[in-house]
Amino acid sequence: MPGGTRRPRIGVMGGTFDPIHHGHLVAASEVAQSFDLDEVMFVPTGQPSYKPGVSPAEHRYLMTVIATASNPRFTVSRVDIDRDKPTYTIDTLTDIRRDRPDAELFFITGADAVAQILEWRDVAQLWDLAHFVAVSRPGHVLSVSGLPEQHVSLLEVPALSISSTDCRSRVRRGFPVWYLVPDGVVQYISKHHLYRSVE
Ligand SMILES: Nc1ncnc2c1ncn2[C@@H]1O[C@H](COP(=O)(O)OP(=O)(O)OP(=O)(O)O)[C@@H](O)[C@H]1O
Ligand SMILES: O=C(O)c1ccc[n+]([C@@H]2O[C@H](COP(=O)([O-])O)[C@@H](O)[C@H]2O)c1
Repeated sequence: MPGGTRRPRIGVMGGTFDPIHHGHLVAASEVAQSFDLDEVMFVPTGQPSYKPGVSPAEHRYLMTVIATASNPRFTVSRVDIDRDKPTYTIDTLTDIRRDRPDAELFFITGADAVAQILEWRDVAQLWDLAHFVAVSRPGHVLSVSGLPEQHVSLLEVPALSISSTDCRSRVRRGFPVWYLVPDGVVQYISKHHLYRSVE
């Protein structure tokens, strides 16, 4: 590269984060280490058309801010929650590229999400916007068959058998979520009475 300048390397971790949990944070941290990322940008989805009934975006955004605040490399983006239409990754990556044209982007996705990727909107255009990193997740087979090899990498990360669905269910049933989600998120859920009623 001219002058030896290194382009910033930014991980993009999209998710519903309802709520964010330690599985998300460990995945982001591991990808940051393995891919020498300067930043991991967490991007809470707007109202995803394929997941009805998710919590209001502002709650999910604030929990994501609380969960990532202590890591100097973690940031949170509002691009998806501020866009007034359903969230698609093609729009997420297009907006981030517009804001950070100098950066190399790495989209981080779990084994369950990557298995669906060929059904994502405008999938053929996604590969030019970011390199995709698919991370392992307990209960899901990590496979990228059918995906373009040069645009997708696989990474084994420490197995944390945590899901947002299970966290919501535990809160609803009166079970603790301490140590499954960051302490501040436990307190935020309690303060705002999230997940108390049947979805
Ligand atoms: N425990 C985990 N280990 C690795 N990746 C994970 C884990 N949990 C979620 N991910 C990945 O993080 C991204 C965002 O996930 P999401 O916010 O939907 O969480 P979730 O736990 O899958 O939620 P839900 O149970 O509500 O479907 C997805 O790419 C998902 O595959
Ligand atoms: O673009 C799409 O068609 C698409 C379909 C499903 C999921 N995604 C993205 O995948 C990420 C994880 O989604 P989810 O539902 O597992 O939280 C999030 O950033 C979503 O916007 C994207």
